[in-house]
Parts: sequence; C-alpha cells; structure tokens
Amino acid sequence: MKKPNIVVLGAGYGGMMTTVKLQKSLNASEANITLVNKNDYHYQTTWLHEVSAGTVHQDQARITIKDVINEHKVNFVQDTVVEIKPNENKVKLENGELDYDYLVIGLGFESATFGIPGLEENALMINDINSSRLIREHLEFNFAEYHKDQNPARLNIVVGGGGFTGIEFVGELANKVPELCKEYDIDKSQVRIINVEGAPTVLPGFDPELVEYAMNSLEARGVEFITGALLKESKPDAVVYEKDGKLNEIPTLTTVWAAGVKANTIVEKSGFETNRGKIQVRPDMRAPEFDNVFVIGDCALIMNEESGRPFPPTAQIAIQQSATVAHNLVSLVKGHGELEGFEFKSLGTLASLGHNDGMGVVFGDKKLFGWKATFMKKMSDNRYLMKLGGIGLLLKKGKFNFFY
Ligand SMILES: Cc1cc2nc3c(=O)[nH]c(=O)nc-3n(C[C@H](O)[C@H](O)[C@H](O)COP(=O)(O)OP(=O)(O)OC[C@H]3O[C@@H](n4cnc5c(N)ncnc54)[C@H](O)[C@@H]3O)c2cc1C
Repeated sequence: MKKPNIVVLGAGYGGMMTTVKLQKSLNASEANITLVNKNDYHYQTTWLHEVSAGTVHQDQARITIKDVINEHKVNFVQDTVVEIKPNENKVKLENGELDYDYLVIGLGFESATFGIPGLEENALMINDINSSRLIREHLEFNFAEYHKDQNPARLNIVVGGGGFTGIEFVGELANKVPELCKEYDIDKSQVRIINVEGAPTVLPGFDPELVEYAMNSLEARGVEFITGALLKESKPDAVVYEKDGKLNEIPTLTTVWAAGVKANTIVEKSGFETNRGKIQVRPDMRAPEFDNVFVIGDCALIMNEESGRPFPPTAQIAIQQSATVAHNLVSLVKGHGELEGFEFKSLGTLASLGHNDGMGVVFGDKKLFGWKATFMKKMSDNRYLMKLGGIGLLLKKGKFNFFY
C-alpha cells in the first residue's frame, strides 16, 4: 500500500509541534512527513517584541529546524508557499510543487492595517525575525543620526495599539531607551514613547486592576498613553490621530503598528471558505469542505461557545491544537481510532512589561504582578522548549534570567 504524504505548511508553534508529535507517533514506513517553511528556523513569535526593542538578540528567539526534527522521518523543505490547491491536493511553492494526501495549514498571521493610509508604506511591524530586527536597527540608526540634524521626530517613538503586543513592546522600550540614550549621548528627557490606543483604555478585555497596574508601571518609566484616539494616517515623518473629533499630529520617524493581525492571506487567496479571513474548523480541526485538510493556529477560527466570540489567536491555543491535529492524523493514517474534538483549556494570560515586570492571570482567576508574572511567563516558555526539543533545547534556548 502507498504511504500517505503528510505535508505541514509553516514551522510556527502549531506546525512545529504537530511535526514533532507526528515524528514520535509514526514510523518512516507508515507515512512521508514533509515540513515546509520559509526559513530554516522556527521563531518564537512571543519573544518578538523583545527582539524588536533590542533587549533580546534574534538568535535567542529562533531555533534551527533541523535541530528539532528527526531527518529520518521528516523531510524539511525550505521554500515559500505561494498557493494551496485543495481540489487537486497540491501546494504551489516558489520553487516547485508538492502533492499531499493530508495537509496541515499553519502559516500564521500577517499584520492587518485596516486600510489606514500610509501604514503599509511608513510603519514598522512586529511580524517575524526580519521585521523585528529592522525595528531594532531603525531605532539605533535614528538615535545615532539625531546628532547630525537634531530632528526631534527621530526621538519620538509612536506605537499604534495598546493591546497585548503593543503593551509588551512599550514595556521593552521603556527599558531599552535609557540604554540607547547612554550609548548615543542623548538626554533621556528628549525621548518620547507614545502609545496610541483607540479604545477608552489600553488592554481592552483585561481585568481593570491588571490594566491599572500595567499603566502605572509603564507611565512611571516614561511611557505616554493617548487612549480613545484613532490613528488616521501614517506619514514618513508623522502620525495623525483623531481624538474627541479633532485631528492631531505627532512628528515621528518611528511608527510601530501593533494593533491588529489577520490570518495569512494565502488561505483566502487559495479559495477556502473563510470567516474573518480564517478557516472556521470543525471540532476535529479539519476544514469544513475538505476531509484531508487540517488548519491550526492563527489560520484557524474556533468559536468560544461561552463568550460567543472566536478564541483569540495565541501561541497557547496553537500548541494545544497540535495535540488534536497530530492525534487525528495518526488515526487516519493508521486507520484505527476515532477522531477527537479540540477543547481549549486556558492556562492563563501573562503580559511582560519589561525586565522583571509583568502582570496577568493564571490558574483560572489568580492575578499575578511584577516578578512573579515574569517568572511564570518564562517558565511557560521553558515548558514549551522542553516539549519541543527536550532538555538539550531547553538548556540552549531557555530563559533562566528569572530576576532580570
Ligand atoms: C509580539 C507578540 C507577542 C505575543 N505574545 C504571546 C504570548 O505571550 N502568549 C501567546 O499565547 N501568544 C502570543 N502571541 C501570539 C502568538 O505568537 C501567535 O498566535 C502564534 O505565533 C501563532 O502560531 P502559528 O503556529 O499559527 O503561526 P506562527 O507562529 O506565526 O508561525 C507561522 C510560520 O509560518 C511561516 N510562513 C508564513 N508564511 C509562509 C509561507 N508563505 N511559506 C512558508 N512559510 C511561511 C512563518 O515563517 C512561520 O514560521 C504574540 C504575538 C506577538 C506578535
């Protein structure tokens, strides 16, 4: 009997963990497993705000794929997916084409700019290793260049969006800016870190006590918040926002847009039925129209029956989904066992606010503040590394600087 071809697209949290689980459960004689990814490394998106601010080097946030996969069982293809052809069971790559019997789509997210003029052209985004490194280099360049023209716009850093990513990023900036000022001979009082948020408060949806803690901690370190303010335009040298019906402009050469993500647009372009750009999966994580296509992570939409809204896209849910996807694929390949349904078990939400500070909720309703929150966040990162690559990977990439 012909061995089935399982093709996993994207080596993010969902795709990587599915591949590692499949290689543990299937023999080379049972299936051909192929993992496709743009780069030869997996990166931890949850650390990208640190790479962007320059508080962590990019190598700390990325893992060489071949260090984690078993090459006797998994064929790694470094290439870019251009299109999925679900009616033909084919995937078009920049440099070729792949046939599959089973497909896992784990292509992650893209920034959503909601048609705001100038954002695509002028703003920086925290999307992947390269875009994050660009932000770090851009910040340093402007601090260095300031001595040439004394343009204050070089020292105004505007972050669009006071959600999880925007707040984690300004927390890192609050720590990094004093270091940059020292390195580039700049008076700290000349630098502004400005967070612009459309909702009446930052971190909408978070417990008010946690929001207050975050704002106080960040304001004490110099972050300015402009809430209830809609970003209207990003220019090469300014941003325009509307507040209380009035337009205001902040001169800046650095706008970082952190206010929205959408699923990888390849999904929509490939003709899948979508809801908010994502594939609303069946309980067993398969696409509604295709019995051999699984969708995972930020490309998948699952409704939370309790709230009546989709579960937010997180690494946590992508990692949990990988267990269901891998289990169901193994059942299909081996031809025995039932397909199981996915159930999300929230392990909590923790946001970092810079070195040794954070806040969040764990174990249902236990609120954590300060170093306890960052400790728990680092522990959960470390647990992920352990699951992905065992003790070797944990020792190489783990976060052990618990009190920094
Ligand atoms: C700054 C930041 C902080 C965050 N913090 C948290 C947090 O603390 N906790 C949490 O749970 N979630 C957090 N998230 C959200 C979380 O990171 C995402 O939900 C998660 O990464 C989604 O995982 P995924 O497997 O769907 O895709 P991703 O992890 O995004 O991976 C997608 C992979 O697909 C590859 N790829 C994309 N397009 C192509 C293509 N065309 N061809 C080939 N390969 C391609 C990419 O290179 C990447 O390797 C954060 C996100 C950001 C941006």
